[in-house]
Amino acid sequence: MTTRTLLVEDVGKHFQGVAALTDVSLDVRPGEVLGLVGPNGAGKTTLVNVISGYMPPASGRVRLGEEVLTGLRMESVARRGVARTYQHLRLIDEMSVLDNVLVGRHQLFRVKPWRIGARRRDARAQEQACRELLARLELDAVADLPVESLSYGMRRRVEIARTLAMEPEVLLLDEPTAGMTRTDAHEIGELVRRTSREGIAVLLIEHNVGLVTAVCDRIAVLDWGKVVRIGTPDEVWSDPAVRAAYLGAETSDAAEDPAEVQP
Ligand SMILES: Nc1ncnc2c1ncn2[C@@H]1O[C@H](COP(=O)(O)OP(=O)(O)OP(=O)(O)O)[C@@H](O)[C@H]1O
Repeated sequence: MTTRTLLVEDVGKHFQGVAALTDVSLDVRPGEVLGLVGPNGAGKTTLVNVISGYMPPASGRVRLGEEVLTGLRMESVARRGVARTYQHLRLIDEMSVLDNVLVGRHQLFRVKPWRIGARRRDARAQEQACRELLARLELDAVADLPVESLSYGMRRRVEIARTLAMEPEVLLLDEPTAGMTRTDAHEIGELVRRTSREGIAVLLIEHNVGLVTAVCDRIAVLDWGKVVRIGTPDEVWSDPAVRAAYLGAETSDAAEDPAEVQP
């Protein structure tokens, strides 16, 4: 697999005159997990929205290696190798796990799901690829079950599987452990680590400081739409500016034991 670095360069974004992002620059390198943290309203989801083509930036640009992504629609960004999940699950509940993952796969190959019948040979190859992916994510036992029959934690896993079916170079995860039990969150942490070891660059928005510390190679801290600090977990958490940004809303998360998740 070719591996390119995702580059965010001086990105700005505002809503009705309110700055959500101001001159944000960072990179996500192949094989690394970059955590994106910050208090509520810091601009984390807005940044993922801009990177994924969900909304254009007001200034700056996003590149995958030399390829400029700014200005492309979401589907085009995804086909070029940058795939994302959402804070709120976007699965089709009544469809099977396998079919949900096939939908992700079809976005990659531009084959419309309703044309599968006309392309049986290709469909078989795609199904095989998706079953292999589900086995890698330990979801093979539930491949043929409807998504609605699964636990919340398992559905979150399926959402990640659906995104990985697009064979991304960069994976953007927007709070993949939101609302999860500790055990499920731990398993997602392991899955994120394994994914990065395959060479994929992962940007992880995560409120659980313990999980971020255990899973990420580097962490970028946003506050009021600006990057306060980027560095290793040790560098970041020992920075007084980061501590200041975190005083208040995040203190309960920050109090969790960083050793609780150790993939
Ligand atoms: N579509 C929108 N229209 C208007 N304002 C928006 C929009 N999206 C985000 N904002 C504002 O931009 C700022 C950044 O929001 P964003 O959702 O990116 O923060 P966040 O760090 O992801 O927060 P959280 O941790 O709560 O999800 C906030 O002030 C928010 O109210």
